[in-house]
Amino acid sequence: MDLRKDRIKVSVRIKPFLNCQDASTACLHIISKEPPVLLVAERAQTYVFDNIFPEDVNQESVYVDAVKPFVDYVKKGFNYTVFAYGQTGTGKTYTMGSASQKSKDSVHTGIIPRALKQLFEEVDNSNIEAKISISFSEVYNEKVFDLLLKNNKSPLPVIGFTVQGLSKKHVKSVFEAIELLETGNSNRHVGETKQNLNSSRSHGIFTVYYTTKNGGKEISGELNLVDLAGSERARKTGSRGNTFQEGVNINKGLLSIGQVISALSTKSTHIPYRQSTITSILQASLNVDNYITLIACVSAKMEDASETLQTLDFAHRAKKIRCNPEIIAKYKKENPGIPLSTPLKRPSSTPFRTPAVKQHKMQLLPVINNDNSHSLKNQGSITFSTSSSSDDVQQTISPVIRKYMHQMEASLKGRFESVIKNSIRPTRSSPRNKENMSILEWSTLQNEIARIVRKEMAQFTLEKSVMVTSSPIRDDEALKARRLFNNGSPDDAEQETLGNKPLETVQDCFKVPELPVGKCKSKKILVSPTDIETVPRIDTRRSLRLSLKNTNQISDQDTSLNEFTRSLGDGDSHKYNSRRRSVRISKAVEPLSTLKRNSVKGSNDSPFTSHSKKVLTILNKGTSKDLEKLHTIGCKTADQIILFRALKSRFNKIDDLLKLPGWSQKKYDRFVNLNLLHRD
Ligand SMILES: Nc1ncnc2c1ncn2[C@@H]1O[C@H](COP(=O)(O)OP(=O)(O)OP(=O)(O)O)[C@@H](O)[C@H]1O
Repeated sequence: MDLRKDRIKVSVRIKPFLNCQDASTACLHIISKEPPVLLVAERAQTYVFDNIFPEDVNQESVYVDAVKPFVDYVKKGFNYTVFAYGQTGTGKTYTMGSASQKSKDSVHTGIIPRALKQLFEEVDNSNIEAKISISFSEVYNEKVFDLLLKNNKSPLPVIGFTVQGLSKKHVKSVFEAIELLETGNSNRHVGETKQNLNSSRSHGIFTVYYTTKNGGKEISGELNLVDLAGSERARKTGSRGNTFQEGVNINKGLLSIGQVISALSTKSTHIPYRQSTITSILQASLNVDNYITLIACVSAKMEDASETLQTLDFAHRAKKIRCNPEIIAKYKKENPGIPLSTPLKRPSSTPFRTPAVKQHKMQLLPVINNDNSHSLKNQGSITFSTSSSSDDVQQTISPVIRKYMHQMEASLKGRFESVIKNSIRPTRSSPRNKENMSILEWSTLQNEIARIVRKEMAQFTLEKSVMVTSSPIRDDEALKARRLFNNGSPDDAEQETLGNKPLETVQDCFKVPELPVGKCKSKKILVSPTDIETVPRIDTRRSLRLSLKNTNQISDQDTSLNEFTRSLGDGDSHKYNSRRRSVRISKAVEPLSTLKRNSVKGSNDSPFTSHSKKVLTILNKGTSKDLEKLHTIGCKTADQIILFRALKSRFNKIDDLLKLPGWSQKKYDRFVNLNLLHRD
């Protein structure tokens, strides 16, 4: 069994727009179908899920792709849980099919009735003897109610993780089962809010108990279909009094589900099931020995962007959970009565996963087999450490990372070899001095190796943060997404820089090497591959750097970006760009006198105009590093600028900065003043 595939399945369903006006300002875009990648324009963030269902998807496709294959596990004696999560009014109840089934139009039939139909159909067709029972409960205001008992107003006690006295009704046909679903729905707490006229005010749990016999042995599985109440903001729902209190309890329950998901995804030893009623009673369902499908329902409306991001973050966390029901069942069978240790001990033939990346990083450090540099030279090769766990690690990491590691290993090997060759020079010294000489060379070598490894690691961290889980996105999909922002036509950036080059990753499709996917964690990881040669020497003394700075003047002819960045200190001497930020900035924004001296010969531009043009060039073509040299531009703003010009338009004048989301007049004024620009 392939362990790597055994994750909780996470699908996202986007609610259709009610009017076309909203559609033009959608904050969600599916930029690739295989693998399914969703772009949240608001935060320039991409997510990869098992399925992403667009607005126009029908109920049948959702069921077939997200749920149908797993219902069979219930018949094999496993537990399977489907739960719908999301903001209020995004279609959870509609998707689950826990709303009234009175509509005769089968197009709208949701997951619950379809799953019941599948179970009964297969039982009928194969003449298997199976007993199917149903329970339906709700968690309302932190209390559990039995929905199959009419007019039942008294809550059921929860002891440990079980609801006491919950009724289980035996059903013989799909019609009887759907009737119970109807009865339960009619008893469920619903209310009207500004966001949903028929808002579920409780979490609904519909459970199908399936028992059959196989060779005289009883097999029982459970199918849990959970329609969670929607997360809501009192300001948006306009809830008051009772409804407000319901909202508080709903959010509390959802928060604790989020904490359980986080704990499961990080393989924490403590899973906080007892924090709320819903997590207590879902303890048996939200567990790694169950098959789980999460359907995150989201709205693509711009005004709902923050709730949508919250739902997607939740779904993304859930995606990290690994559940291995078959392995756990095997373990329980082989070790009856022995409780499962946490984290789950896997059979020795199956490798551990968690520390894979770290271990591998360590392995990338070369082991130089020979102490004698002369023999190294003769040997001309380096052996890389391959610890006994290497194979395990190789098997458990994602293929994309593995491929990257191979490339990295090959490139490192080549680099080390050339560094070693260059550091070894024929020695004319006596045998006594020879030893000193090799020590001296070794320290240089160490510096070089440290420099290369550090850079490769930074690059690796960047690659890892950029959706390493996704395989290359198809060219046409990426272009489609890109053009979406340009009213259907290719933009300058696309034509200028991508040319005919195939688009390979999410980054490529926006031509931004440092496209921030996820939060920009620190500046040091934003290293573009081409910067590898520009790493500062570790042993360069400050005095040397400063003296080099003084020889570093702006050329009169500098107009292109490269020349300009060189004038700022980057391109001139690749080896010595580690001078302090203050020095760099003082070069970036030159004093007026220098500008006058250096203004382009024969040009009528005033020093201010030429300075503004240079800043404009940086805004339009500068890398993240270049942009950060300007006052008031930090790494996040730099990324925002890069993204803006890639997705929307270039900057024709400095004023265009005001078009950036979040740029107030005050912020713009500060930028203009501190960078000594004059207003356009
Ligand atoms: N994909 C869809 N196609 C057609 N109608 C939809 C779709 N999704 C939702 N709706 C409609 O939107 C309305 C709100 O949906 P629903 O009640 O399922 O939301 P919800 O997420 O369950 O909300 P709450 O959390 O408040 O209960 C319903 O009228 C439903 O029919």
